[in-house]
Amino acid sequence: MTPSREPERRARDVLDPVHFDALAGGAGSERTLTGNEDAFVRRRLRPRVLRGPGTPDLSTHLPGARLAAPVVVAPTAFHRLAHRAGEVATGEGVAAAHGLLTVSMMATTAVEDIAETGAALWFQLYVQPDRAFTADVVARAEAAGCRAIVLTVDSPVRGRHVRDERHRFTDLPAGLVCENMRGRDGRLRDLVVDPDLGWDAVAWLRGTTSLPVLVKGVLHPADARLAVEHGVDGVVVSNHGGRQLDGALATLDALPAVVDAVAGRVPVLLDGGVRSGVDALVALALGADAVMVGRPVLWGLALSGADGVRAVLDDLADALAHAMALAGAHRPADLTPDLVVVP
Ligand SMILES: Cc1cc2nc3c(=O)[nH]c(=O)nc-3n(C[C@H](O)[C@H](O)[C@H](O)COP(=O)(O)O)c2cc1C
Ligand SMILES: CCCCC(=O)C(=O)O
Repeated sequence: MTPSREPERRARDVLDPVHFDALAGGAGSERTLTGNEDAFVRRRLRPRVLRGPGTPDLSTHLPGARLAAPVVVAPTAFHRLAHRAGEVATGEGVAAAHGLLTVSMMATTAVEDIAETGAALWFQLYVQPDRAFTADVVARAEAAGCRAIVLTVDSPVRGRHVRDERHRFTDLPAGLVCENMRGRDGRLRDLVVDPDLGWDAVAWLRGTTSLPVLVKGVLHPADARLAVEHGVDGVVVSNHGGRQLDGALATLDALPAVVDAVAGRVPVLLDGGVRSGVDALVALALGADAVMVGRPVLWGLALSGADGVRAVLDDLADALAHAMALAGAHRPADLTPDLVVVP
């Protein structure tokens, strides 16, 4: 087992096996899940020398957020499956690390309560066929202080999570609910993933909020171009951590064409398989403005709550700074594609 898998192994030891699989698993044969990590393993760095890199400066500007490092917590559902304090502990850890947390629409804690932690927040949205309800959710997120909406676009239908099927895991344990799916009337809604959703959803969202809008789940450069034409403020290259289309290409392999298509007009983020500072460096060198991390944060949360989340984020930023110095880079902008090779 590679060192990067050690936190996952330790989380497996402390979690209910059904809940661990719900968090760790992917869709179908899980080839996309493993492919994301493998794509990083295939790359090697060709560092520059005698550049006087000095102390690295990782500061990064993203929609609604100035960050000390180009690392964002990806939206993941159900944090109370990982730790009883759930998203509140995650928020506390992110706040301590001066990071940025993307709250999942399927969080097991209300966005208002997560905001109380003081963490900088984005809010992830699945546009629902009930647009009035969706607009209410967005208004709640905005009122709670979220600084951008991250519209997930890779889920016209649900991925087949084989581990959940094997365990017949369909419902959250008693007492856990997706609090952001509660309407003004107090009634909880079930999530609908909408197979009819089209690009007009972006225009609709723009009309309901003044917050920046990023789209998450783009792999094809033509979609990246369309996203920019529809006025989005950022593109997240993602295959949902291998939980949607099994067989989709690794995000790192999809990144360069998306970066070309976006041509610097808006920030490009990447998630999927980022497990180390070197992984983050590789993604930045291939054109990402920042990376998002999903499961590593869940493992930190499962093992040590807020402290675990903080440690994951601090360690990743430190390791990225260290790798940048060794590669001869002072700022993320110094990281260029020529530094990365597939031998
Ligand atoms: C347990 C779990 C729940 C997730 N829930 C959501 C979600 O609610 N919304 C969303 O857009 N993406 C969701 N994702 C996808 C993540 O945002 C992200 O794309 C993925 O986890 C990144 O890959 P990584 O886990 O390899 O870092 C989820 C991923 C996991 C593992
Ligand atoms: C039911 C889908 C919501 C959570 C999600 O996106 C995931 O588990 O990947």
